[in-house]
Amino acid sequence: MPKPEIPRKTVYRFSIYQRCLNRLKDNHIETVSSEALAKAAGVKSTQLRKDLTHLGQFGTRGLGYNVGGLSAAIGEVLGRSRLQPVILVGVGNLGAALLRYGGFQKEGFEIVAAFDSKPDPRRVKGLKTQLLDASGLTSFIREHQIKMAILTVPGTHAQEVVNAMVEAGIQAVLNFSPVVLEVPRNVVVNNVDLAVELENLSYFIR
Ligand SMILES: NC(=O)c1ccc[n+]([C@@H]2O[C@H](COP(=O)([O-])OP(=O)(O)OC[C@H]3O[C@@H](n4cnc5c(N)ncnc54)[C@H](O)[C@@H]3O)[C@@H](O)[C@H]2O)c1
Repeated sequence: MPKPEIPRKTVYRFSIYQRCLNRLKDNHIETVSSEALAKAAGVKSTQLRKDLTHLGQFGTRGLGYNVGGLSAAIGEVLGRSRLQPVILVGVGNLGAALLRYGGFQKEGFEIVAAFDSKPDPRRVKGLKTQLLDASGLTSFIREHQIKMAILTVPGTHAQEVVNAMVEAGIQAVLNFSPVVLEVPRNVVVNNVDLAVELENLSYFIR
């Protein structure tokens, strides 16, 4: 039977635990209690123990975890699991702001590349995300088997960009452009519209 998939948030925390374990290894520390490791990772020890149940025997209570053994087990899982890769298209005001937001990784998503028809390197200064010319969009999607995209291009270009992305294999789009996108039935589009949200809120103001 295939193993149940490890939740993305757990995979994210595994990388944090791994960093802490590496520090312990550097300091020649061989065992660590769940409380100490949890504290170093900034999580509750109940959370840590729950996460480690995904590793089998390391989830059980004991005198402490063997640093080398735990690190190897986490390393093996991290080698198999990865964050869900996402691309962002349209690196203008909104796109660049979203790229600067570091919270996606915590939720298990990684923006692996950003595309613009007129890429301006100043927009991504200091960021790890690669900024690429939109001419390479479809080949990138195919090559890296990307399934999710964030769309922040002007409304006038949104449909043509989506058509090309879907053709290349994109299955889910988080759309910020103010247009109703037409997509095949197997593709999901979630629209984000702050004006609609504000309008909704204003309804409750008396
Ligand atoms: N949903 C919301 O609440 C909300 C809020 C703000 C903006 N928006 C929408 O988000 C979009 C972006 O807004 P902005 O203020 O960042 O605009 P912007 O003009 O600053 O940025 C748009 C970027 O898209 C690029 N672009 C244009 N055509 C492209 C193409 N075919 N392929 C790749 N890149 C392309 C442009 O070069 C530019 O860098 C607009 O559609 C805007 O209406 C939505």
